[in-house]
Amino acid sequence: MTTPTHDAAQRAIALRAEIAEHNYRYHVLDDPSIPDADYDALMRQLEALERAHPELVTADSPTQRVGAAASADFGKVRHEIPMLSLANAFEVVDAADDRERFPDIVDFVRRIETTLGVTQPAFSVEPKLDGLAISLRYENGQFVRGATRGDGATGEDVTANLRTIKSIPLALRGAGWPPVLEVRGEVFMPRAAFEAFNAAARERGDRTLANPRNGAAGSLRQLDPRVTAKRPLAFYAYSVYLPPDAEASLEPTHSQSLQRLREWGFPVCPEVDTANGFDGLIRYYRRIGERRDSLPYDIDGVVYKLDDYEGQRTMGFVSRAPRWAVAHKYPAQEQMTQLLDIDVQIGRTGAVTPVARLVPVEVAGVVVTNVTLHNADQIARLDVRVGDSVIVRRAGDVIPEIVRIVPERRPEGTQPWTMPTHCPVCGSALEKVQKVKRQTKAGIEYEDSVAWVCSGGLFCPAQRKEAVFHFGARRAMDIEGLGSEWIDDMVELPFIRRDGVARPLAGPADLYYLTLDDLTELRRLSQEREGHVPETVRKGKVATRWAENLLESIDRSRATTLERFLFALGIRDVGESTAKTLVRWFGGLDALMNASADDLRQVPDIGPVVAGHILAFFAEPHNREVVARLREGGIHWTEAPPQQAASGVLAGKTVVLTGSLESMERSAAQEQLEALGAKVSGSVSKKTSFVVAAPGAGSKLEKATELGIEVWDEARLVAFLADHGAGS
Ligand SMILES: NC(=O)c1ccc[n+]([C@@H]2O[C@H](COP(=O)([O-])OP(=O)(O)OC[C@H]3O[C@@H](n4cnc5c(N)ncnc54)[C@H](O)[C@@H]3O)[C@@H](O)[C@H]2O)c1
Ligand SMILES: [Zn+2]
Repeated sequence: MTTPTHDAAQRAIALRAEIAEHNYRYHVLDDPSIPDADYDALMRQLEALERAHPELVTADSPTQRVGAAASADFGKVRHEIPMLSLANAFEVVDAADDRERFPDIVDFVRRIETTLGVTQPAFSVEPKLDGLAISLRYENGQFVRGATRGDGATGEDVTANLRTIKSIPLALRGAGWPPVLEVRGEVFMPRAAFEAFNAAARERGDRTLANPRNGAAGSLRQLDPRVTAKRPLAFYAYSVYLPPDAEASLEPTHSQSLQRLREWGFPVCPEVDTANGFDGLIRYYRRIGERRDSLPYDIDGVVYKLDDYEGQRTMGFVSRAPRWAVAHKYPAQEQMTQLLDIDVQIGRTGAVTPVARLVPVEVAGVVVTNVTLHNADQIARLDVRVGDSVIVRRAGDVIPEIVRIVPERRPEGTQPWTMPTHCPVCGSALEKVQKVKRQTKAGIEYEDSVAWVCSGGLFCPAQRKEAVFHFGARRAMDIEGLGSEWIDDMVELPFIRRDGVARPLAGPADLYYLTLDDLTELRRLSQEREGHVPETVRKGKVATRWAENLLESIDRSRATTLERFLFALGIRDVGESTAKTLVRWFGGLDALMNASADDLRQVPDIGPVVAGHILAFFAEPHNREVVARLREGGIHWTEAPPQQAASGVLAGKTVVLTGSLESMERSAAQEQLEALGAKVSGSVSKKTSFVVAAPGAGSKLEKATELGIEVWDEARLVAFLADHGAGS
């Protein structure tokens, strides 16, 4: 049988072990697995337990200690004056007024008032920067040593790393400083620097920093100062001591001391202020809280410090924190929640974005239910899976994101996520976007980029607006009067009535089947949507004129060219000039639609990536249907016979290769030049257009120079071939 005390003892042991593990991960490894809010909740449970059972308090309880022991990787520094923590104040939700809402602050102020026999005491009020505390020692005005907090008594010697932070003065300015000075403050990573660092890391495919605090701690606690020097760290000072006598002070008040620090060249947070009594503190809390998102650094609260040093000495300390100061926390910027599913969203140009669906969670005052996962690579990097516990961060005006998963909480049987094969909106195949990786002897090498797209551009409802807009554009089908405002209404309002059903425009093909009645209805619906009562009078003539004009310009667009039509289809990477090349080569649309990969490879100027897009486009039955409907709707053009010979950028040119090419076989070079329309000849004459001279070139090069013929080196040839899509 167990007694309540026995249970409590067991619970305390379990909590201590759990908290110790989190302390180690947070303070030593700079790699916490749970958000601060959850850690704080564990600490509060332990505190409550120890309050109820004081006999359970042990000397090594996390409630009695600061941080974690210094890492053995660094030299140790004993703090002459201990570096303490701060008591935390939390908010009571559903409170009737501020005194009920912030009972910890009420107690804090009241204890000072009764102990000191004062009313409305003055406080120094400061943002609580989310970085890590350091202590800087100055002797005779020179920076001599800097240390982390460690367990409060002993920290880690990080002097060399601190020297790389530009805002830490190496020598003091002005005069009047005492021979020994110990300045404390926070090393932090400004938010913009953090975002830029992560963007670059993502680009390189490197691991990103989870948040600016971990970034600052991890960067400062590097064994190699050169690594620290590359990290964008900053520093603000927030207190000063005159060792060895912690009682001695520069000035009578803390705020005056901060002023002295400024004069000596220390950066002090510009938001630091003074305030009086409970109401003054809460005003400051709200003022900074409103600006929290727009501050250039992360803060997790504000700190109130009794300004008068004499009063501070009277108040004294509890085990791990002063009684004259308190940290008033804001809602946490990181929370843990569960990932329910990963959906993909299709953007208006077909770009695929995976989005995490979450169990709703409040992060820094906002309920978050969906967050973008950017791309498939990001998902792989985080190794985030459906069912995982994830940590969501929302700081500043940066959109919320998943910064890490909690591996310990992963349920059994989860699977790595894979990109769906088909668009969830239209069912067309999703394809991976390719980009040029590098050029080698064998030609251009492509690699998968992180991006995916829906191949149903013409048909996909998600891409409808963009598709219709592009289709009607001046350089495409040139449908005058088809502005984007009308397109918005067309794809959103059910104005097309057929067989008793009304529906919006499904895509460009529908344009060619519109009637006067449809457009009149569109106009009525869009006026209704904007809240105007449709006026019969105004509706009459003007509306009819508008509708007639639009129908006329649609009709005019029916007689077009195949080039325009191809461009209008919006096949990825098929711009006007590619459309021209394709038409010249294939002559007619059917030949192009039925072209194989091999056929497309023959076309000069069409690289394998574009060829792939063309194949994918016409392989999609939806797209073929749309093309057929467009033709049935009256779009027509005249076709010319294919001109496959002597086309290409080098058509009519005679090229001579000499010397031995280093980056490719001569036969490959010849093949590629011929594919671009060139005639490759063995001897130089006046008719030669240019000579490619590789290393070892001899008489042919001399002859070319003699005749004044253009000479290319190998690099130029390689670049040219690459530019013109020859190669693989
Ligand atoms: N997620 C985890 O696993 C985990 C584990 C351990 C600790 N933590 C977090 O660490 C914190 C607890 O650590 P703590 O003991 O350092 O307490 P604390 O961070 O809440 O408060 C003390 C610290 O505040 C900082 N500070 C910022 N601005 C200041 C200012 N103007 N004046 C004075 N100090 C200022 C200093 O670095 C100081 O050391 C909590 O936020 C806790 O959630 C999280
Ligand atoms: Zn789609």
